[in-house]
Amino acid sequence: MKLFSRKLRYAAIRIPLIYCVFAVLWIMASDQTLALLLPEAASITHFQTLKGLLFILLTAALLYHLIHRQQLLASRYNSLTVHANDSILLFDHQGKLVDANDRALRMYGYTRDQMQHIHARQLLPDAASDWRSCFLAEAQHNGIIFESEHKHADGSTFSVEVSACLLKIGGSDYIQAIVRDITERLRVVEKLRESEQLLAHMSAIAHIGGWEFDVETGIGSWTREVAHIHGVEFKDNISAEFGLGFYEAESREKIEAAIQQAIDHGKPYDLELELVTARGIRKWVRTVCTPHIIDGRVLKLQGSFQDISDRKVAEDKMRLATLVFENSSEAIMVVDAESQILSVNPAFTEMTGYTAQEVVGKTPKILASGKQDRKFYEEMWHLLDSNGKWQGEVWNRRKNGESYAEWLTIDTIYNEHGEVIRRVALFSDITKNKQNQEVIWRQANFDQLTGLPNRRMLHDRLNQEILKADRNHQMLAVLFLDLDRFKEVNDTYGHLMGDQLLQESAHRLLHSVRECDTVARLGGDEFVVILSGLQDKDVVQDIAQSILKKFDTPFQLDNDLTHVSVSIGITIYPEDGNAGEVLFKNADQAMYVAKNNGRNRYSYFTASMQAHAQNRMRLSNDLHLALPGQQFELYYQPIVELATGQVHKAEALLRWQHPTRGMIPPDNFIPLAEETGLIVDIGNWVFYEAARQVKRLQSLHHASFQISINKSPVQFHNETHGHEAWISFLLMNDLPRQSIVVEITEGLLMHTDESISAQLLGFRDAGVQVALDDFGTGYSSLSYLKKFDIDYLKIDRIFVRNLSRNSSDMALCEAIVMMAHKLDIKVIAEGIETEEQRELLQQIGCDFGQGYLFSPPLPAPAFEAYLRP
Ligand SMILES: Nc1nc2c(ncn2[C@@H]2O[C@@H]3COP(=O)(O)O[C@H]4[C@@H](O)[C@H](n5cnc6c(=O)[nH]c(N)nc65)O[C@@H]4COP(=O)(O)O[C@H]3[C@H]2O)c(=O)[nH]1
Repeated sequence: MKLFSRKLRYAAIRIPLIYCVFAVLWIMASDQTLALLLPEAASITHFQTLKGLLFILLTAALLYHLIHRQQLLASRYNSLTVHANDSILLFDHQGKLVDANDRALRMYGYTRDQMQHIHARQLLPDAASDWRSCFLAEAQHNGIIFESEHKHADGSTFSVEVSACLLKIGGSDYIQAIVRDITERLRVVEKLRESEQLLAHMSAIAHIGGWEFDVETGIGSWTREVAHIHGVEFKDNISAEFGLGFYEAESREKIEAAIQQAIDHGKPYDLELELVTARGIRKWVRTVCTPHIIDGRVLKLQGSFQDISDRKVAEDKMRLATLVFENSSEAIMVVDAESQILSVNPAFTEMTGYTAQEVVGKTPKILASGKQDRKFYEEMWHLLDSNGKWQGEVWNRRKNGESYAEWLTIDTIYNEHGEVIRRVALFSDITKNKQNQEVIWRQANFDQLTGLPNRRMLHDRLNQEILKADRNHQMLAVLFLDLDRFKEVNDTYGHLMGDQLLQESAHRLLHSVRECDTVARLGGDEFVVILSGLQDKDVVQDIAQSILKKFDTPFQLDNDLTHVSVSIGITIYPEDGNAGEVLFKNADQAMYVAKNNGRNRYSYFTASMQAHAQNRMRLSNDLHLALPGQQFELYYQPIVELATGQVHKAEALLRWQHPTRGMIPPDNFIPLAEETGLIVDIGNWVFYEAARQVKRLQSLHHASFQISINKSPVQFHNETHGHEAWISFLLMNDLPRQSIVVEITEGLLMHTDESISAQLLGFRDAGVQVALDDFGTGYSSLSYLKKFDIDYLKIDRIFVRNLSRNSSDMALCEAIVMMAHKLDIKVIAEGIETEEQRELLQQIGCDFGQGYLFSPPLPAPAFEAYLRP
């Protein structure tokens, strides 16, 4: 362009100059030459004309040559601007458009005529204020290239690249701007940038990047993602050593060997390795390498690099899941949404007998046992459909036809649209457990000997029956039964026969009641019958009578026939009580009434019994306050040496001075104290009080005075080391061990266990004497008397009461005394009320006597007065 413009610029000077030079040379040279060649003037004139014509011819040819050359130049210049792909615009120094090529007209959308009147400002967006800077910075003489925004004739804008420079033409300044529409280019650049961004984004998502290593220079590079995977800042160049530094020995060895193979033999590699990032995190990566070979030489290594830690974790999980599936002891079955079996594990085969081949493609119905009804499965599917889970017990059938119980857990797997794709069923064989549970349940709820419901089951049944009775507005009856004289049978015939009797009794009871009734065994010889759904109370009496009748028939025990009757206590719900416990108590009380009324009968619970029960309850509450309220007092009854009449012994007898009811005898509250356990504290109080009193009597009356105290079996059971405390107390208070005699009952000796034996022997070893109370009423064995070194036998007052010469009681008492003396045991007779009784007892050698004949039990001061001579 510069070349052309310069040629055009100088053409106007050069052509006239050439013409002038030629014309001057012609005039001077042609006239001289003509003068030399033509001496005659006439011929010169003729030749002058010819010379002038030749001059015109030559100058015309010269002019043609020069103008033609100039036209050629101008057309070449024109074609350059007209056909240029870029818009070429020429502005004068005021910004008025001077010239523009066709491309500019097309690009801006103006006609040539419109273009002639255009100012540079009109080609710029409205916001552009400085037209000059948008086409050219004034200071730039050598041209400048920049990007800008221009405006079409229709007002729309487009992006342009402007190459502009200042021109001086004919002494004036012009601005030439070559403008290129770069809208498309910018679009492509933007697209490229977007796709690069997308690639980087995808790289980051897939944790994949690329790397390159120049074998010649030993310098490598990696993408941002690869740097990110290594936990380092991105930089352009990295060394091989830097890249390898992230691997531990084993992995590093592998990758170095692979790289060496790739460099030496052009062998590609694909490795999965573990690296430790710059932040100390372990990652699994996959690096793939393709050597770049030119002329047989490996110049570069290129490859991809991916973080596959997530995949590895997933693979590990999958491996673990497979292991669990294969080795689980629970059977696993996977079905699709249509309940077709997809896979089963070995435990499934072991449990059901079906192999995978036999069940895959079939539905779980193949296992159905028919033991669950339609409703069961409907409920199961309802739950599965609503929350995807179900758990429960199912009876299924093995391939060999055997039914088995399984504990089944079903879980549902959904796809991303929430549609069911799989269901996984886990189950374990619980047949054995169920059988064991059944056994345990039976043991817990049924009496082993008779197979009847036990106490626990009875309570459940009674509560259920009460609810049922309430619902149906009916009544029910509770019958408390106790076999009469069962103990005697047991002792006489032995436990085996006793058991047989109980079994037969259960059998008879079951046959005396209706199907809907309950017969239960409470333990020992006690049974309870619940008669439910009663509209009419008379039926109770009928059934009670029917039971009594059933027991009329003697029991066959071995070769003997024996009669055992039954006493029945009856209570009615809701008349007599509204809770199970109350009904049991009522029936129990009524049964005692039946017993007391002569056995082999039934008795209804009555209001007076209820009053008695309530009285007992109140008494029991008051008893708790008696000890802290100092309401107890010890009375003392002298024990007289029959041969001499001397009194060196006494029995301490407890009295309860109730604040409102007055004096309450021990028979009324000792059983209550035993039931509530209060007897332990009360018994200790008796001991300390008696000990205090005996010390006093020893100093006041006789040095070897002795006081007996009663010790209840409950005390022995509840306070296994109580005797030690008593013995220490005697020691600490300088009381001889014989100061206190412990009176025990025959019942205690009959049911001794290790602890009771230890306590009794403990008393014996310490020198505390023991007396056996109420002797003759129980079943004491002589061997016990010897074993526990009993010191005194107390003959019960029922034998003393009817004592007369030659009476059977006389013989019995005599026998007791003789036997006791043989065992070196002294005998005390209780309840001596008459002189005759005293005399007879003395005659048979009875050692001591106690009774109203000598004195009733007295308060301590009165007793002290009694002792005074
Ligand atoms: N009919 C009649 N009765 C006579 C005669 N002489 C004495 N008695 C009574 O016979 C009972 C003798 O006491 P027990 O057999 O040990 O029988 C005692 C004993 O088993 C128990 N008991 C009394 N005090 C205590 C105690 O501190 N602890 C324990 N665990 N039981 C006690 O209460 C039972 C009754 O005691 P008590 O009512 O004091 O009744 C006393 C006494 O008052 C008599 O000639 N004729």
